[in-house]
Amino acid sequence: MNVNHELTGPEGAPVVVLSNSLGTDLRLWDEQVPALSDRFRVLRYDQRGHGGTGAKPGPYALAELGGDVLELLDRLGIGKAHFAGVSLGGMTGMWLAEHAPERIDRLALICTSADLGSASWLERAATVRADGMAAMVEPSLPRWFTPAAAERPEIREKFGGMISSADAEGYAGCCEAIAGMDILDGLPGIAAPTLVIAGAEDPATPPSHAERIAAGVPGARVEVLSPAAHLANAEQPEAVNRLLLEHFGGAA
Ligand SMILES: O=C(O)CC1=CCC(=O)O1
Repeated sequence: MNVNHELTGPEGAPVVVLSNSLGTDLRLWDEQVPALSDRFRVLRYDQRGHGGTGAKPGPYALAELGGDVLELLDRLGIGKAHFAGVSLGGMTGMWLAEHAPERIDRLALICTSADLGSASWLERAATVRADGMAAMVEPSLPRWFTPAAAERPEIREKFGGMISSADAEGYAGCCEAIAGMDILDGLPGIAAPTLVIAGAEDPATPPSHAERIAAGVPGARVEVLSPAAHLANAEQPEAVNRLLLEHFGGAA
């Protein structure tokens, strides 16, 4: 898989991988890169079918999304990295921490879940294959941002643009990866020190999902931010940057 990615920050510094959510792309992390890249080599990438990464025909499995990351790390000669992911990105991070623990140093899981059921995701996959991505824009923004933020023109333009430009087959394949994910039982085996961040107003992966992850991963701790919906790192960038720097050991 030719994964589109961007590297920022000093060569030789510890690496932080940033993994995007369903319907977004690596620009999801625009507010984190300047804060992290003083002290870390930041590797952000596009999940398959999103941004500049092409889409193979779906369905996908979480193992394939994790495999894309391992292939990218191998290609770049990176042995071990910290990992932060939002939603689908967090699911990818949990899969990696369980199945490739030697590659993941510390883990930050933002607005994510270890179990989102399957029926609605299979339905959503069928909808985008039939109707394309344009129909996803208006339903997504109110899940991603609290009402005040969702109305801001720059938010609508940036994030509406990301979802409408995602590849429908890639988006559908990622929905199928969420439908088929099987990570709940593996949580007790995650050894990476884990921070779980939730948005208090997130309707997609509410704080109860963060608590469920933290109950499974030994030593994990939860932080709940407000006001914040599903894309808490975009709505509360300063708070998320502070938490990530503390967790990854880069706080001043
Ligand atoms: O439904 C959404 O857009 C929220 C979401 C669930 C998984 C993910 O990555 O985003």
